[in-house]
Amino acid sequence: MLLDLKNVSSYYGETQILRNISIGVPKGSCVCVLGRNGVGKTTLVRTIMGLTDKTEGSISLDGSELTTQRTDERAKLGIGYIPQGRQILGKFTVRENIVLGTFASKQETDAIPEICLELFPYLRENLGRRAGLLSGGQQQQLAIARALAVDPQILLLDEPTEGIQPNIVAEIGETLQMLNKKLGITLILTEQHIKVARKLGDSFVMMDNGRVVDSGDISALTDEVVERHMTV
Ligand SMILES: Nc1ncnc2c1ncn2[C@@H]1O[C@H](COP(=O)(O)OP(=O)(O)OP(=O)(O)O)[C@@H](O)[C@H]1O
Repeated sequence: MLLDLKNVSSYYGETQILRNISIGVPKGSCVCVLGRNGVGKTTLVRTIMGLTDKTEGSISLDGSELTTQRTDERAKLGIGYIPQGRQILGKFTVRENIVLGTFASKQETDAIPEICLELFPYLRENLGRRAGLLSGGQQQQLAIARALAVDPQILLLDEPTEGIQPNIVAEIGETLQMLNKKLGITLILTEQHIKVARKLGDSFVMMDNGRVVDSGDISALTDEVVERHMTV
């Protein structure tokens, strides 16, 4: 497994959110994390990045333990993170937002890696534009480009299609599929759109109340499973 979570529990202050989560992520795969609002999906990706207050259990990347590493060290080991809401700095330019990503990289330069722009012609042509002027879909491209600046072996994407116009959702899906299948970047994404999960995912993890309640090959993500765990 490239990323291996074993019996992971996670806390905000004294409040336990994740309970004994075990997930194995094979190299090159795409794992979709699903579940209703508030079940702990965001907390799961934040836990992998070391952004919660306390973690128990083990999280290893390529065999090395991550839980003792700081967030910036985890980024340097090749974990890219695209937070919920994208967290683009609207008053900064497209270029400045991507350069921010290079600060988290193990490389010593703040030059923008070619790949960040190769994938997104719009960004290449609008490097001097204020990021706040971009559409939701363009901002998501920017968030992906910024995360690619750490030269990630694995990307964590928290609801990448949230708040994106329906006609752009498929486009984001195609970009992610390309990163996964053509560039071999392992993906973990939390997703509300079942259609996107089924198209991109090799496997799924269904969460409820801080636990994994179902998981398996994406072909096992039947309508019945979705209905049981995701309808409100
Ligand atoms: N900073 C925090 N401090 C305390 N509790 C938090 C904090 N962030 C989230 N929680 C709680 O943790 C639980 C899980 O939240 P989380 O955001 O991980 O769920 P989610 O499945 O990602 O939901 P959503 O789809 O709404 O983002 C919720 O009960 C939430 O209230």
